[in-house]
Amino acid sequence: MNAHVSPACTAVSNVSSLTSTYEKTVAQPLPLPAELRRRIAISAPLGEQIAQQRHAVQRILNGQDSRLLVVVGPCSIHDPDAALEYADRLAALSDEVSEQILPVMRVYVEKPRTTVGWKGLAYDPDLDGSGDMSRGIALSRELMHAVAERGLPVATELLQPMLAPYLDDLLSWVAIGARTTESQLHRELASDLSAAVGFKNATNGDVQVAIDAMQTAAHAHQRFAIDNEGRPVMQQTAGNPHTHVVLRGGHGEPNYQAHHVRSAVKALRDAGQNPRLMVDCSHANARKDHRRQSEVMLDVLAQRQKGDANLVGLMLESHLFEGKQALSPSNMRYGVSVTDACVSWEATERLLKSAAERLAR
Ligand SMILES: O=C[C@H](O)[C@H](O)COP(=O)(O)O
Ligand SMILES: C=C(OP(=O)(O)O)C(=O)O
Repeated sequence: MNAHVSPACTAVSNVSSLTSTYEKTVAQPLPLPAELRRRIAISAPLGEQIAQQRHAVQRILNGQDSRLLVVVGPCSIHDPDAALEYADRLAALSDEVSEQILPVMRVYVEKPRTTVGWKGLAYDPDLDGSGDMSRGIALSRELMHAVAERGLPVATELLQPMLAPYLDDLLSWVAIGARTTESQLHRELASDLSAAVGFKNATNGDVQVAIDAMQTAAHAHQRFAIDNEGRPVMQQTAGNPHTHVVLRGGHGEPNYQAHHVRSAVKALRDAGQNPRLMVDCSHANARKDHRRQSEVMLDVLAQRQKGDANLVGLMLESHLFEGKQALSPSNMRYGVSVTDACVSWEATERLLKSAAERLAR
């Protein structure tokens, strides 16, 4: 403490340091989950479709359906029109490959950042830092609803647990990302979901944290949550038995090759967990080079054809056009990623069709 400060001054500065964050900052009211769920409602037939799609994903993860689960789509959604064009194309392709592959579309509206950067459609739909979350959350739900209406199962990464009640009824598969797999809050959230959850290995390549996450999520928990009416509640979760590991590589090093898969499967078995895995062809597995995603995919398909039935899923980052671009609200190229670089639609179509042919042999 500064020896020249009088006791009276000390008292004043202590009082001002006690001011709560909530009194100091600007707050924008957001719609309640119930309002959005009413406005963008799921019809009975759509609800039935989503229930069947969740079940189909879970059957693959349990080894009861030999199709390959492929979570595919843009790294992030920044333009709902381009996302819907992508969804139309994927829905048509999905019909062509459906005997061998179950495609699930990535509709990622939240992005976890390594340091700082654009955090996704739900946070900043105008892409200019204005942070209109009220519009962003509504747009995110509308988009997921429209993708589901096209007959596609919807996948997303759930990052902010408070966003889940706005979106979770539309989801058939959920990722907990590499930066949050070790977080107790995300494990509790996963234990509360009806959709299957893939836990990514950590960014440093540690797979054990994802296995621990599966064990935690399988348990029932009491968690802090908000209900549909926006009230804080103690939510009793049921525990989620439909979880699995996603190998995404770490610290720039891949972990999709046969010896990595063998060691992940052994660790899962030793922990008494489901040994079936998904390989993320992007991120550190592609050494952050989108063109390498096809190499990863081909290697995984070859391992599967040699008899590794534990490899049940793949993830691909793909958009209408190849590569990525910087965010600049005035000069954007249509259908190009603004986060990680993606493979083009043509490449995606080629990869999925050739995978279906190989799996049919
Ligand atoms: O999938 C997307 C990114 O890899 C992840 O959000 C981290 O992105 P950043 O390192 O560009 O912040
Ligand atoms: C952020 C992602 O992946 P990871 O958590 O593996 O970095 C992602 O798949 O968009």
